[in-house]
Order: sequence, then C-alpha cells, then structure tokens
Amino acid sequence: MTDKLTEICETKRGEVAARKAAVTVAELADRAAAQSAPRGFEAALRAKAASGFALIAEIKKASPSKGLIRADFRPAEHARAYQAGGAACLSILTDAPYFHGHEDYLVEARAACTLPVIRKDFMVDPWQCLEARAIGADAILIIAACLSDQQMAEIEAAAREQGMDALVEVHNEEEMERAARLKSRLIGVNNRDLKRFVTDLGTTERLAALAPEGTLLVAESGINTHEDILRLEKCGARTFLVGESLMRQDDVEAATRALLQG
Ligand SMILES: O=C(O)c1ccccc1NCC(=O)[C@H](O)[C@H](O)COP(=O)(O)O
Repeated sequence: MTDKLTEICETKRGEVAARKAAVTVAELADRAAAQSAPRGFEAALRAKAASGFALIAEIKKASPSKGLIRADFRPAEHARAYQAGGAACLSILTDAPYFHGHEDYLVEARAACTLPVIRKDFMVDPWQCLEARAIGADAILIIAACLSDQQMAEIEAAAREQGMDALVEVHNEEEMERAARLKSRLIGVNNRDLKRFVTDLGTTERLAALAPEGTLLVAESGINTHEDILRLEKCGARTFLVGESLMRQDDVEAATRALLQG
C-alpha cells in the first residue's frame, strides 16, 4: 500500500505539471522580479537563536493527520499575532489538497508583517523555487524523504538562484547524512514520522548530535509547551517550528509568548 507521503508527492507532481503548462518561465520571472527582495530567513533565525529561542510559527489550517485545525482561519491576523508574540519567522502551508492551504495565504501573511516566510509545501521540481519567489517566499522546504540526492541538490541550487534559503528536513540518520552533503546548514529534524503520523520529540534528541558543523538545527512538529522547548534545548536545539499547538489557541499572540517565555 502507498504511504501518505508518497501519495502527497505523487499528487504534487501532477499539480506542478499542470501549473507549469499554464504559465511561462518568463511570466513567473517577471512576477519574481516585481517582489520585494527576500527577507533573510536563516539570518533572522540565527540572530534570535544567538540570544534566546527562535520560533518559526506556522500558519496551518488543516493537516492530513488532524483534519481541520482552525475554522476561523485569517492568515494576516495570525501573522501579526505571531510577530507580536515574538516569532522570528513564519511558515505558511500552501498545499491545497492535504492542508487546505493556498498561495494567497502566503501573500496575505507576508504583507501583514515584516517577518521572513517559508513556503511550506512539497517541492518536487526546481521550477517551484521560481514559483515560490514569484509569490514572495523568502525560503523553501526540501524534504529528504521525498527526494533523491540529485533532486535535493537541484532544488537547493534553484532556491539559491532566487536568493532564498532552503530548510532541509530530515527524520532519520540516513537522511541527516544526505542533508550534510548539501550546502545549506539550516537543517530541520521533523519529529513527525510523515509516513505513520506519529510524533516523538526523541527524534530531535537522537539526531541533533549528527548535524554537520555550523548547522542551525530546527526542531519541528509535536511541540506543545515551553517545557517541550526546554527539553529540546538540552540536546542543543534553540530553533523550533510549531504549528498546530499555536493555531488551536484563541489568543495566538499570548500563546506564542507563553511558548517562548514560559
Ligand atoms: O502535519 C501533518 O499531519 C503532516 C502530514 C504529512 C506531511 C507533513 C505534515 N506536516 C508538516 C509539518 O512538518 C508540520 O506542519 C510542522 O512541522 C508543524 O508541526 P505541528 O507543530 O505538529 O503542527
């Protein structure tokens, strides 16, 4: 039986092929050129992590594992609340079929704040980097479990060409080794097994020491409380990607502050 991640990536390949056929590279390049310069995503995280905790706060309406997370979904409002609560960067899910995301959510959220934003989607083609920059993204995600070494390197190169940072996401030792062969030293350990949807903070604890020198390690998924952050700090993580636990709160700004400060 096909696992969910494989299914998502196959769906994405079909979607991307259709979108590529509908727009020329020249048109997309014009749109990318009209965007404001990329806001330094990795630089913002490193600056915050140097003296405290750096948070990538995720704007997430729904997920394959949990279904609908937030009914009153207002990306611009959430972006402002995250910034006021102390987030360093935003993550915006743009995948529609599985996360109820949309490119417009990234555009709206980025316009509502001054934080750098990562387009959180499933990259299967370097062309998506130009597409991401054309809507204003400052960074993209490379999920090692979805891609060969060559595909990862090509997507990373395309992101760099657009002036964007790449967050390379791993979930096990073998993927960490593969990530180490790339140029990016922004590596996320996803605590969620994307094939079985089980989260375990022990994943970051297990893999943290295997990150190559100079890495800014991002602990991703399943982080609910300030205590979780303090637990992950013990293995060297000072940067965190958090979605669901914040998106479920009525007062997102206060919840963000409490997550970071206790
Ligand atoms: O969130 C899911 O159910 C999911 C399923 C399949 C692939 C990816 C998935 N999530 C993407 C993410 O990595 C998370 O949205 C992100 O790390 C935040 O996680 P959380 O704080 O647990 O919402």
